[in-house]
Amino acid sequence: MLVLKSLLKQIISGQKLLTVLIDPDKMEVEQLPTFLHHVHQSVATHIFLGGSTDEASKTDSLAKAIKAQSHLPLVLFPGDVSQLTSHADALLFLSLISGDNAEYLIKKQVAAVSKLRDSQLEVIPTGYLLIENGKITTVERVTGTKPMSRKNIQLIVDTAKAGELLGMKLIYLEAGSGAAHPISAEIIKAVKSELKVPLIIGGGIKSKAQLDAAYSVGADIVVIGTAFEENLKFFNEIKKVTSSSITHEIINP
Ligand SMILES: CC(C)=CCC/C(C)=C/CC/C(C)=C/CC/C(C)=C/COP(=O)(O)OP(=O)(O)O
Ligand SMILES: O=P(O)(O)OC[C@@H](O)CO
Ligand SMILES: [Mg+2]
Repeated sequence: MLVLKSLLKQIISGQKLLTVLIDPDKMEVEQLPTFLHHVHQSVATHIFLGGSTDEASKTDSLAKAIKAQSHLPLVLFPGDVSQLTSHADALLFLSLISGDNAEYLIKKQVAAVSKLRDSQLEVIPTGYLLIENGKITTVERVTGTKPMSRKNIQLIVDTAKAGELLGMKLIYLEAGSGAAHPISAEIIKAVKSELKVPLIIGGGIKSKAQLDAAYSVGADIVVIGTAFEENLKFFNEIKKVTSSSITHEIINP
């Protein structure tokens, strides 16, 4: 089934989705077997692959290797046209609607068309909003746009809603990778209350408590990258509960 259709089904049935972000600048093909082993033991439902930059042009080889080693849907989350590859299931066709840089609003999308024309990738139009989080992040630096003020919640809501009205199928509120403050509960709640399309939240989420808090106020999909990159043990904190793991917990409390 197509990625968007199946995630809509999962969300409607009450499931909360968790995406592991693999940044090509932070991952080697050789590290994938161990990393994916942990991913598969966790509650992660999707893998996103992408970065603000891909310095060594590794996206293509990483995508091929991930597809060979994982059953999870692989979705491209590209910072640039150069990160397009056919070795994925779907593509977040991002437009950075929080900023006023035409390059990231429409020009990169136009440049992508010739690469997408004969491709089988499922293209998912996605409104991408960068929200200030207490420090300058790579997305801000690379795009040369100012993040939206976390205090102007009405403007964030209106911008997200404008994205939906333009036909975007997903809205992604981004605090930026390694953000000091993840997107606040107040912002998530306010945006969710006006949206019909699924809401993705990412940036700076480093604990199970922050993950659950984001879900409890309306996030449909949460994206986590840095917490997994820095500590594989974080996967244990969000492990799948299976009957064998319950038995293990009883024997080894
Ligand atoms: C449609 C196509 C082909 C491209 C879209 C181009 C746009 C609009 C991109 C939005 C802006 C952008 C640069 C997004 C990248 C988001 C991303 C994958 C971030 C991952 O984290 P990093 O920003 O690489 O964090 P680090 O600082 O940890 O490297
Ligand atoms: O690396 P972290 O802080 O988890 O952020 C994930 C993602 O939203 C960045 O684009
Ligand atoms: Mg990066």
